[in-house]
Parts: sequence; C-alpha cells; structure tokens
Amino acid sequence: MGTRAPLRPLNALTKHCRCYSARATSPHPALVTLPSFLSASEHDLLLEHSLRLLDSPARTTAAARKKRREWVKAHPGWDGGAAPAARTARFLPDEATLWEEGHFDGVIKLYREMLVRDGQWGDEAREGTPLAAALDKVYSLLPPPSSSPPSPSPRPSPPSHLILHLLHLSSRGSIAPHVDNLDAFGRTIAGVSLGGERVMRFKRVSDPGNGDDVDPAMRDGPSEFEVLLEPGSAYVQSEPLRTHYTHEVLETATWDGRQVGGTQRLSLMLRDRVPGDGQKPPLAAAPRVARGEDSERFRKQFSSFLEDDISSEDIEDMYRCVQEPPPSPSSSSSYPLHELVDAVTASSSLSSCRPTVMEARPN
Ligand SMILES: O=C(O)CCC(=O)C(=O)O
Ligand SMILES: [Fe+2]
Repeated sequence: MGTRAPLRPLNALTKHCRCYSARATSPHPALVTLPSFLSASEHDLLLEHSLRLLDSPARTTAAARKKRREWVKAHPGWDGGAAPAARTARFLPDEATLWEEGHFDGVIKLYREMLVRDGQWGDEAREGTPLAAALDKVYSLLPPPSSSPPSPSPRPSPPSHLILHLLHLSSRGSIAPHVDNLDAFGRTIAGVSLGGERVMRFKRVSDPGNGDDVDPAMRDGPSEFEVLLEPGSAYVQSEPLRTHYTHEVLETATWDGRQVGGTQRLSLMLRDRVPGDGQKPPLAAAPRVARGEDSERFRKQFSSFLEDDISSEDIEDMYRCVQEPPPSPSSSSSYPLHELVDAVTASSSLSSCRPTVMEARPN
C-alpha cells in the first residue's frame, strides 16, 4: 500500500509547465491539483451537459436507450434521489444505464466514454453562454502552445489543439494502473472531476533519467502517492509523471479515515495532441497501456492503426464483431490485450461489421 505524501505548496513553475493558480497544492511537482476549480453551478452545468451528450441518440445503442426509458417509466417520481443537493444527484442509478463491461485495452471497467468533437455541445455552448464560459475554464487547463496560429472565429469547442473525452464510471467502475498511450496523446493530461469522489493513485514504474524533456525540478517526488479527486476539482499531470508513473482510479478507498468512492463519477479528460499529429483524427476511445501487458506490441499495433486511419471505435466494433457469441461480462472485462490484437488483426473486414457504431462521425 502506498504512502500518502503530505500536501505541500507547488514548487516554482518551470519553463516546461503551463501556469496555474498559486493556490495549487500537490504531493508531486509534476502534478498540479486544483481542489475548487469549478464553482457549484459550473460543476452542475458541465455534468448536466456531459450526461446529455453521453445519453444522446447518436452516442447510445437502442438497447441502452430502452433500458433507460424503461427505468424512467418505472420511476415516474424520480428526482435525483434522496439528496438532491449532492453532487451525484444528476446521475440515474447504475441499473438505468448500459455500461461497458471492460475497455478494449483492458484498463477500465463498468464505464461509458466518448470523444467530444466541435459542435457536439450544441447551441447552448455558443459564445457568451454560461456553458461556453464553463467550458473555456476547463480548456484553460491546457492552453495552446505559444507557437499555435490564432483560433478561427467562431472558436471550435473543444479547441483544435486538444482532445476531449468524457469518461463516466458507474458506482462499481474503476480504472486499473496504466500509462496513457504515448502514440495517441501528447505530454500533458488534465482531468476535471464531476459527481462522486474517488481516490487516484500514482506509482513510479520507470526512471525519468536525465533526459532533456524532464526538468530537474520536476524529477523529485514520492514513488507512490494518492490524491483525492473531489467534485469540481481538476488536476494536470505532466512529465515525468505522465510517462514514468502509472495512474489509477480506485473503486473505493479510505481517505483520512473515511470511505471514499462507490458512487458514479464523470471526468472531462483533456489531452494535447502528439506533436505533428495535428491532421490525424483523434481516437474515439482513449487507449491506455495496462501495466503487465505487452505494451511494445500494443504500441506497434496502434501505430499501424493510426497510419491506416483506423480509430479505436473501429477497433472496438471489430472486437465486438469477432466475439461469437458476445463475451460474458466476466470474460470481457479481463480479455487479454494480446488476444484482442490477434483477433482484430485476424478480422478481414472493417466495413462489414458495424453493428454498434456509437457515435456519428464527421466526414
Ligand atoms: O478519470 C480520470 O480522472 C482519469 C482517467 C484516465 O486515467 C484515462 O482516461 O486514461
Ligand atoms: Fe489515464
């Protein structure tokens, strides 16, 4: 079990860091934590609109819509549960939602995820609205590199230099230790937490060394530590944390003597693009590299998918396609990555198997 580093003021920010509030505190110099990043109304607005996107017809299957419809019909008086003031009040109970049992890369269980593209937030996010202001605040966690050309008007949402995913964990959902895929994403990862509290654990798995890309001031830090992800908080992980530590989100944990977790949580995940990859379409589902998996093989396989313009959504479709019959919940959540890669590689046709396209894609 990891030690919990005492919170201490964030070290002086260096040239490799973007600038964040001086109120930030963190157990590691390469992690910025912003405990009260959002106001209560920003939190509620972002949660409401994120759930609306995840529940939208373009994003859900007929089975998921039926499940939700039937639950709502059976509970006509449902008003967010017994504690409407709670940050989790906007979630329907777990049983009203069709959760993914396990992510195709084997890291996440009992979740929903989507990539948000420009235009998907809809009219309520046009400039000048409260939603646009709340989103701008979120996007400010990962500002564009100073070399970026000025944004066109109206500005895209999310801005074109970053990739935005929504990740909704069920009460029993969790994220196993992993490093976000280095071929798919850049060097900085930011997360904004909505809904239930969870604990996030970081563990060092390799030595950052003395390479040019890691500022010496960022290298020191505990080899293992945890942070509390409260609703409305944000965090930003940069190097060496992003590459040399795994991160995980626990289903439940003890924090300051109390039980944390076991409730639904939704995160807005921001990642910068791999330099030079500006023209490539982002992956619909964020790939992660699980600890203990054959990450080199996965990396090679993913590079070829990226070159062929095959998104992870396609891969997930193929994964579902090659399962005959569909996997049972227990087998799908622990489906070994190498078998998936084999199965996907063996699948001869992309276009003949699209039974579960989850999201409308622009041309
Ligand atoms: O939900 C979070 O804050 C972390 C998510 C994560 O690690 C991922 O999507 O790779
Ligand atoms: Fe991650």
